[in-house]
Amino acid sequence: MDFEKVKSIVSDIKEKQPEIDRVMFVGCGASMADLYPGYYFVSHESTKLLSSIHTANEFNYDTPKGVGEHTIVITASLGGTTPESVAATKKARELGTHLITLSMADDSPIIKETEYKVIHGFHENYAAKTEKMSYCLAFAIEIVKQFEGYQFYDEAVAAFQGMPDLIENAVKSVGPSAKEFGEKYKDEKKIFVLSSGASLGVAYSTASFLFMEMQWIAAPTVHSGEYFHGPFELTEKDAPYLLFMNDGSTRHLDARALTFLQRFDAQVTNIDAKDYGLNEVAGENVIDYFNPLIHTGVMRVYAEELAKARKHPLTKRRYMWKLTY
Ligand SMILES: N[C@@H]1[C@@H](O)[C@H](O)[C@@H](COP(=O)(O)O)O[C@@H]1O
Repeated sequence: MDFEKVKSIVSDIKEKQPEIDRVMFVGCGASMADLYPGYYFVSHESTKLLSSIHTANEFNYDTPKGVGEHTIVITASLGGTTPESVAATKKARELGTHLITLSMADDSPIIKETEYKVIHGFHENYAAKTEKMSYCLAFAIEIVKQFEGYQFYDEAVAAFQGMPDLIENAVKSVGPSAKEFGEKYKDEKKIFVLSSGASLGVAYSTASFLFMEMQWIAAPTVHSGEYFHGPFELTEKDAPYLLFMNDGSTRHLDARALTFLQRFDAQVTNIDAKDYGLNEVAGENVIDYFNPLIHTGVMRVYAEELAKARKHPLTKRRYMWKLTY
């Protein structure tokens, strides 16, 4: 990730408009989920900036009031062609916002509509699959730092530096447990996916894209804190769950859900950020925001093993790429 580019884009915006009052995150599907940690950062660390996240067509058809010259909008699209996200980018530009777009595809329709383009990696390795998310988080941190100050900025920058190696080392070690996951869950018709804090987006994206879209397995997303307020009634022996356990402020929420699941002998797989040494690269003041990166990297290997065990490639679709909708 090119942190200098992040800094210079945010400085450029600040020079043009020192009075920013909101930051909006807009995308579809996995790209929207990748924006979640950035949104979560601003909403938790800023005392001045309003922060919101939207699926692109909500932004298009029910545009929040007050979006304009005092707004920074970050849009994202991996392939750069998702029509709703392209339209949202165009709309954000027309509304006079300061517009940053993250995409893997230079020269794509979404990149043509934007003001500040950021091209990220994806296919190179597992760490690269978290680059879009990293950029978004880096922009969120830089925006808060430049517009109001962020006490733990250096700690956050140091954490970014350590993440790619941490992810690559983690994926090297997860093979056996990912295989076991694939074998155990291969005949399941549904899997409940839990997390909290900045990793809620990872739970959502695992459930909606890796499981529902790519494996055709029904997968409700449950916030660990919300689990006790309804969803826990479905907990029973051998019911399949996947938990992304955070290291940081919301660990208590995840641990409480895990204890209850174990009490009733549910089948739980726990992808725990602590098992991969997240705290060795991310200090205690910033660790909350880096959980999604390690969870995403590790989950990819789990998804690949599930796909192998089910003989259902992650690229298999019924409608996408086949029908007009
Ligand atoms: N079915 C796909 C999703 O898998 C993808 O997450 C979404 C966003 O794609 P992109 O990030 O390229 O905009 O588009 C489609 O709806």
